Amino acid sequence: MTGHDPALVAVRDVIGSSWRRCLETGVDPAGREAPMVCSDDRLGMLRDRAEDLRRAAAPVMGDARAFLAETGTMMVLGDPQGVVLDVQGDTRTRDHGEVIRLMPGADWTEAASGTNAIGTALALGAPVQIHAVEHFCAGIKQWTCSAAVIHDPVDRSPLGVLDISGLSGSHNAHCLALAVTAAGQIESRLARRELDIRARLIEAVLGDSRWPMDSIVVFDHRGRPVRIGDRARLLLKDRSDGAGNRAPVLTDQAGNRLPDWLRAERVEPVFDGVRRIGSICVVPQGRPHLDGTLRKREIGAAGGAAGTREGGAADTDPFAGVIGDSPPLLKAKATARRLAGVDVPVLLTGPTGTGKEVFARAIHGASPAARGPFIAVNCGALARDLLASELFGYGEGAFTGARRGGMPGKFEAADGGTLFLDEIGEMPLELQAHLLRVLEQASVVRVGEVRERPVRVRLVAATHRDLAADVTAGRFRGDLYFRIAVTSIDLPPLGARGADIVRLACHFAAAAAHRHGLVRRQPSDEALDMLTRHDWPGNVRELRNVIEQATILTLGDRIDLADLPPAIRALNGGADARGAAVSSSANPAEAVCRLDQTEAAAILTAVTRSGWNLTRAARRLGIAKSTLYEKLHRHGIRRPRP
Ligand SMILES: Nc1ncnc2c1ncn2[C@@H]1O[C@H](COP(=O)(O)OP(=O)(O)OP(=O)(O)O)[C@@H](O)[C@H]1O
Repeated sequence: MTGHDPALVAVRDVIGSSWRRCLETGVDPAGREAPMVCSDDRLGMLRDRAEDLRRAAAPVMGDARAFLAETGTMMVLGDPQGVVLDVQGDTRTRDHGEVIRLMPGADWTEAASGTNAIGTALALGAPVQIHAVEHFCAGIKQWTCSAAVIHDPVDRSPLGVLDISGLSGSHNAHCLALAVTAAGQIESRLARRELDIRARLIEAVLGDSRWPMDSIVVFDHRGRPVRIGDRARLLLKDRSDGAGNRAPVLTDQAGNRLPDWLRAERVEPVFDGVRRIGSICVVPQGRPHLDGTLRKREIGAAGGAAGTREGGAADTDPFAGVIGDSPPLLKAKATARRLAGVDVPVLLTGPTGTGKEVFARAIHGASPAARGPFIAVNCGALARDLLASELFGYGEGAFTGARRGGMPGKFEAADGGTLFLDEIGEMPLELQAHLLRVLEQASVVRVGEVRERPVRVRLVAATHRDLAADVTAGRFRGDLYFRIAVTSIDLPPLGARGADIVRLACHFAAAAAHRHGLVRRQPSDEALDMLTRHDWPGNVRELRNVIEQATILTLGDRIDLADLPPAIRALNGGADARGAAVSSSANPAEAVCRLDQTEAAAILTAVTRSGWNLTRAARRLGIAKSTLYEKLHRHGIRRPRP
């Protein structure tokens, strides 16, 4: 069989079309090896450019070492242009590979080296195995190769290619499956890293008050828009070049096509340490054509600058603090945004700690009542009588000990804003009747009075109970249920939110460091992996607590597996937790490390409790103030910013 005469042989379609492409591009069928296209400098440059890819691939390629040695195969990582960046495998196999230049710096595109797994997988954008004589060039027909393309987790563009090659006799039928699995593992590692970087980018942007959220476009480290403020969106919509409301990709090459407001001088890089994690562009004031909605908003925002924050009138996206992009959370956010603008009660359902109050606040912030107060009441926390007067207030002489002149309740306090009734399922039946009346008549009657006081209150309620079942069982009034539950939003448990666990963990790590004045420490890949596998019965609250505790206790520059509570590490088949228990007594280095952590926690508690009065904190700890200074420095504990 020869590669250069496709008409004479019966080959798989995929091979036939590849051979045709080779013939069209004039590949020499007698070729013996791939061309080397890189000097050392150029290879270094290509490797730098593919730094993220190589970093994600290295552990995966390392893990495959035993399989490769056993099967006499080698693993090859190529860039999206088919140039080999790295190889893994035993010396003998790699020596064989060098004969055909299956080595760093060689070009394995179809156009350069004929039909082969690397070039053909890139041409097809799909995994492929090329067996022996299916190769186009004579010199490679002793080999069998399997390759899969590695895609960018965000836009699925090809980032590279993972190939497993061996002399045909040794090549194993499982190689294609392994190539696909390894490429998938590299993609997952890239996805996790991408999420981590994006979380840090958004965190950096949100934490910087110089940037008006309405007027910015945030680009990721590859120049892709991550977040577009409303004003910027309007401007994009306004463009006549049909770009719609999508922000352009910010690349050097795209320079000429970028709109005026996106010129280089308007783009500010965002760094995390020394690494550039993205860019931000502030849309110039007054430039875009504004429609009525935006004008109204701007006027509101200007008025709000002098007003109080308590009203929750935010000039940022009220949902920005609701972290998570998983499909169920996005769905909940979309419904919440829609309902925020309509004056109807909203019922938030979901297990404890899923963010019902976070959503309630965001709904308030995005509602026309945003400038009014947000008042929260937990209906499960108060006895029946207290709850009645707490909610509806009481008149003078309503009961023994009642205040002169009476007291307004939370309904009156929330007038013009939002009342958040948490655990509404715990509300006694007779109070439910009272609540329904207030909702229907938009007026409240204080306990012990007959006078009606008009109130304009937006009600957001929450429960972890199955209210429909409670209605059936007679524990909850059907009329109230139908009044509040038609517009309900179900918040998924954390375990159903996939990659949100990573986003939330990074967010909480940054927030905890900020709150305690500590150096920012992000969870390591291993820690994130473990967090992702935990089932989180306490949902987001539990995750927040775990990360906050780890942030305070860790001494390294990352939150590592060892910093996570044993209950979470126990997930790792129990081995990790058992290891931790054993090592705490058996491994002196680790024991010292834990002692250190305990000391850091004690110091942090003392300085926090003494309101950062170091003389008092030192006294509390029974150490000299100079020793306290030294220890604060050593543990990297800094006073929180006000
Ligand atoms: N999507 C989210 N993004 C950021 N923080 C969140 C999110 N969801 C929850 N949290 C945080 O988790 C903690 C618990 O959230 P929240 O109190 O809103 O939950 P809940 O469902 O109202 O709980 P419960 O039913 O016990 O009252 C809070 O610290 C909150 O800030």
